[in-house]
Amino acid sequence: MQLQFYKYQGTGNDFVLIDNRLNFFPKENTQHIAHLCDRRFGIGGDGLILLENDPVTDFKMVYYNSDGNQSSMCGNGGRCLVAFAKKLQVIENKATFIATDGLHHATIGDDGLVSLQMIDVDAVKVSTDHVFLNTGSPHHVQLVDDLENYNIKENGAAIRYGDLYGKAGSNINFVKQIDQATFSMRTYERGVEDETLSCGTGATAVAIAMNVIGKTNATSIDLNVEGGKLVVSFDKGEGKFTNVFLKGPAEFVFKGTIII
Ligand SMILES: N[C@H](CCC[C@H](N)C(=O)O)C(=O)O
Repeated sequence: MQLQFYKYQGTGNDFVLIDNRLNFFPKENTQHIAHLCDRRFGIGGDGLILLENDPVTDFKMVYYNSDGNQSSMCGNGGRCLVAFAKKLQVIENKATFIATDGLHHATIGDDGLVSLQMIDVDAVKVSTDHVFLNTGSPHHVQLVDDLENYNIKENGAAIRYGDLYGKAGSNINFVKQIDQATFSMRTYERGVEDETLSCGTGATAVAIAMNVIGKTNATSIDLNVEGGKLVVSFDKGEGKFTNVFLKGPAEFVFKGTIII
């Protein structure tokens, strides 16, 4: 069967996107999804995302990591899916969609940047050398001195597979402060099992974590990721973060067909 796919990337976090409103995609075939994400034998991507019909919202998001397993929320993927929905004329410049962590609202600005509302965050666990929180996906956040030369894959995998996070694991983010409201970060992503050029739920986690531990009082924070720049903003209440938004580019790269 011929499968039409669209390739999108959001600050270098790249995805295979498929219009599955007719529900033909073989979702149970983990190996097949991993094959489509393979950068040599397949299309290539950090993940694969299905756009599906939903009775109440504009569409439903189904997310798979490049290991072929369905996973938790993907912030950059969600932003790319909104841009894809516009290309398919499912929406204009506003979207409400359902994902594994609930309802999301998003807007596409005049500058083409996609702003995605993330879930509220009210459980932030601060330890001596790291912070842990869930922004739709689990994230370990840790400050490091020499971020540029830090071995992300080795050090990220050690924590992800270590005692801290058990079988479920976590995404691992390493951070350096640049100025009062700017941080640079690099992420080891669970389910990709490597460094990705950007992680949307990770950027959201870093911004909130840096505010919680007092590195910044800002509620709009710039995150320099390997693949570009993301902006995270939020309202800070009594130990709760609401109106959390992740904003950045989400760009169409190419489309094609592949035999599945
Ligand atoms: N690898 C993550 C999901 C994708 C997160 C990332 N691509 C993002 O933009 O949020 C996990 O399994 O928890």
